[in-house]
Amino acid sequence: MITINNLQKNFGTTVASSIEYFEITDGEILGLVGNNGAGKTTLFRLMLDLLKADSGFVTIDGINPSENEDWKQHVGAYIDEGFLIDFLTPEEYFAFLGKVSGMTKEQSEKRMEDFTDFAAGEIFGQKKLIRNLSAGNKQKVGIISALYRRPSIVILDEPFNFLDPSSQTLLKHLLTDYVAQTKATLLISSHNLQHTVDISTRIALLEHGCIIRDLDNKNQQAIHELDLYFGS
Ligand SMILES: Nc1ncnc2c1ncn2[C@@H]1O[C@H](COP(=O)(O)OP(=O)(O)OP(=O)(O)O)[C@@H](O)[C@H]1O
Repeated sequence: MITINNLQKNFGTTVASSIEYFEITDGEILGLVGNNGAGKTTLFRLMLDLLKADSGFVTIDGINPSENEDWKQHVGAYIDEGFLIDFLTPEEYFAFLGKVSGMTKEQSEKRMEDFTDFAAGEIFGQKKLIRNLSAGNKQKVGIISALYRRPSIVILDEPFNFLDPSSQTLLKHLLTDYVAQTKATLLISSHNLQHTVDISTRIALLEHGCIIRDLDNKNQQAIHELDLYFGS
């Protein structure tokens, strides 16, 4: 379970995060939506201990990520290109991830096969460094890297960005299949309301760093409230 407790992060006079209490239970697919600058990325960065809160804290399975490194064993995340080792090829990068998480070479190669469809023949076997991949293919490498070690918590910031329409559809299947198989908790942010509604069980709407709506989306019913809010 993830909890957010009196979390506050300001940049000068900008309130980037201000959340009194929020709980994300195991197995939920939480979609985070909100206009530009609403605080989605900031919240993920605070959760992953990439930013220091002004006050308050997050817990991941009871651990405050800023106090202990153990949570890194079961959390996979992709926020931006800074998560990649871009002077490696995708195969080298995934082999590295497999190695540091204790997989054998064979297990790691087998894991890569799980992502063949999503990679669409453009990531594996290309002999290209990650830095030379297109924006969409880099994004795919980042998403695969977040899922690679089969973590029980996955955090993806705007995963649909840069992906072509068929890859966006494949990604929705990849993520929902992953959660169905592993019972993982998945947190995604997105500006694509339809994709978010299609896969999320719950949707949090952010405005000026605050969660202003907490929407049950088990039957995709959140779309009506989101359409009203975003005026679409
Ligand atoms: N390092 C920083 N320095 C100053 N201001 C920042 C910094 N990081 C974020 N902010 C500000 O905090 C607010 C929240 O930004 P954040 O990137 O979390 O929003 P977002 O919801 O992810 O936006 P978008 O949808 O545009 O990606 C914005 O006003 C942003 O300008």
